[in-house]
Amino acid sequence: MTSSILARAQPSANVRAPTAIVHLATSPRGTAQPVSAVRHTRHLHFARDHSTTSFQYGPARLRHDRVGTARTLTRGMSSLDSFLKRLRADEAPTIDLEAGGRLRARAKNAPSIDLDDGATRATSMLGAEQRAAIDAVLKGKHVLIHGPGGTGKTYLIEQLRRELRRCGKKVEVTASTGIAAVNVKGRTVHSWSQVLWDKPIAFWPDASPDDFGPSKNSRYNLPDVLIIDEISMLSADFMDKLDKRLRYRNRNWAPFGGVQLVAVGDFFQLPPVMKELEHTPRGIKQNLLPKDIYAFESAYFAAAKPTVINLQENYRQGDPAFLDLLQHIRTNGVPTSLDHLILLEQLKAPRPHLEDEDLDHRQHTLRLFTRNKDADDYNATKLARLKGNAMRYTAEDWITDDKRFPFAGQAMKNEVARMTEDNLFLKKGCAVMCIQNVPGAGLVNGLRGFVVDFHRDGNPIVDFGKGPSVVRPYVWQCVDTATETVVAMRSQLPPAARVRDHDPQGAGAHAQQRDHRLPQHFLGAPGLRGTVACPGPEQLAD
Ligand SMILES: Nc1ncnc2c1ncn2[C@@H]1O[C@H](COP(=O)(O)OP(=O)(O)OP(=O)(O)O)[C@@H](O)[C@H]1O
Repeated sequence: MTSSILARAQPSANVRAPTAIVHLATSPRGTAQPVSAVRHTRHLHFARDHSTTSFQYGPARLRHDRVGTARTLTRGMSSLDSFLKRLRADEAPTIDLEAGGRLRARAKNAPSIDLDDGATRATSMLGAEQRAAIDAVLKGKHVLIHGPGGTGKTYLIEQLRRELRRCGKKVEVTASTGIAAVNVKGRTVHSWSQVLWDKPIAFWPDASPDDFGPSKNSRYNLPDVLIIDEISMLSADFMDKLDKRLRYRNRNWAPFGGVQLVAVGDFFQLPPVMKELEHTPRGIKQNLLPKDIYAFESAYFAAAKPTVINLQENYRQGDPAFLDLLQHIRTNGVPTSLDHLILLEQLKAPRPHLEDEDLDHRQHTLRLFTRNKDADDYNATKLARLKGNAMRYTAEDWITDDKRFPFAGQAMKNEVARMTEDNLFLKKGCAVMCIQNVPGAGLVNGLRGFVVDFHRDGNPIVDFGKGPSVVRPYVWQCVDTATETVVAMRSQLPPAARVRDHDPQGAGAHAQQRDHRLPQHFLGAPGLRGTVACPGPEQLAD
């Protein structure tokens, strides 16, 4: 993938592409060099050991490249400091090593590295519905928090985590997909519970203890409260398995083993990913869909009798007419009011295609692909057509070597590395999308802009519609929520040339979408890929 981008972006550059997550030479403090100016060599050799889901690194050799930059692998406690020092000086975090090696990394001016980032607003700022949700959870009830996009569900999770901890409760924050898990600073519910998609669990109570026995996963300590975000993407079958697993682990036959469940999401958004049809050996199509699909159809979910809190106040969208129209469409309604019809007429205005290169690219539609490769190829072609050198921004990773967290490498791979680029290539004029809220920097998930220039420190200057500003690397973290330990970190720029995974849900596909093709054997919309590296016409090469 990377080599094809390089070949297209810089056909004449003598560059060897990196493989996987390898630390390549970048200029000091995580900035970048023009691709053509750097002769890359692999500094480190490592192999991924899939059986143990950890990374095994070979000898880290310190090498110097033509621009005199030295890089070594940052792995383990001793090298964490050097990882963090490489971040910008004004964002240099302070590290507290507590007894037992517990680690808290906090930045002076980089809220992104603070475990409590974005949640410093007082809970008094909560809306009435949000407050009601928190009250219900604090009363110890199973709760389903349901509401359309923008009603503050993710925000509420952060507040809930803080309130529950303040009350001395052990909280586990999970989500149904990797990207959603990163958004709520948790982990996937599959990886936490070890209830995997296709692993059948024998029916309790006939199951053997081995089916539910102590997990090899050291993180599997039962919490008082289990929060699951994006609940709509979990199937009824999964919820039943989770319920059985928790009952057995806790030796408690109450729903979910007595663990308080807080399910958060919107059943009008993405449904569970399921195989719909299968061809039998005789070529006959058989319907594989079970009778019960959604989490709320699970027998055990129903048995838990969750209190349903419906959030309606929208914090993301202020236009009442537009909100009303969205609400109609969301519930399959037919828009009939004059306001709706006027709005719909406006939406019918022809949208320029990306190929219409005489148009300003800011007017272009966002293009979504179902496969990463298609997005990569499209990006590479478009990037190659822009004049000038590409700048390469290589992610810097740190993974703990603390033996208590053998899953750290896997968590990094599944959660953070999937949504960020190992190597992000940018040129002047290329369009980008911000894939992360960056508190304090005015950047929000889904914001689209274009690169207007590069700062002298190498970082891109991006216009997100409010004038040019320098975009600095952001630090994503994988956090062991049970012990509040940062187990892995990645530093990379928050704008991405490619939006990965399913996530128009939350990653703000605000623009109109086209070429939105779905594989037929899936329900719903899994695996959408977007590409945003399209050229501005003024930047096109001859
Ligand atoms: N009580 C509040 N006061 C001020 N801003 C809020 C409040 N609640 C949420 N917000 C802001 O509203 C925006 C949308 O919130 P959030 O992303 O949590 O919504 P969501 O329901 O999770 O959306 P989606 O379903 O699309 O993921 C965010 O910018 C968030 O900071």
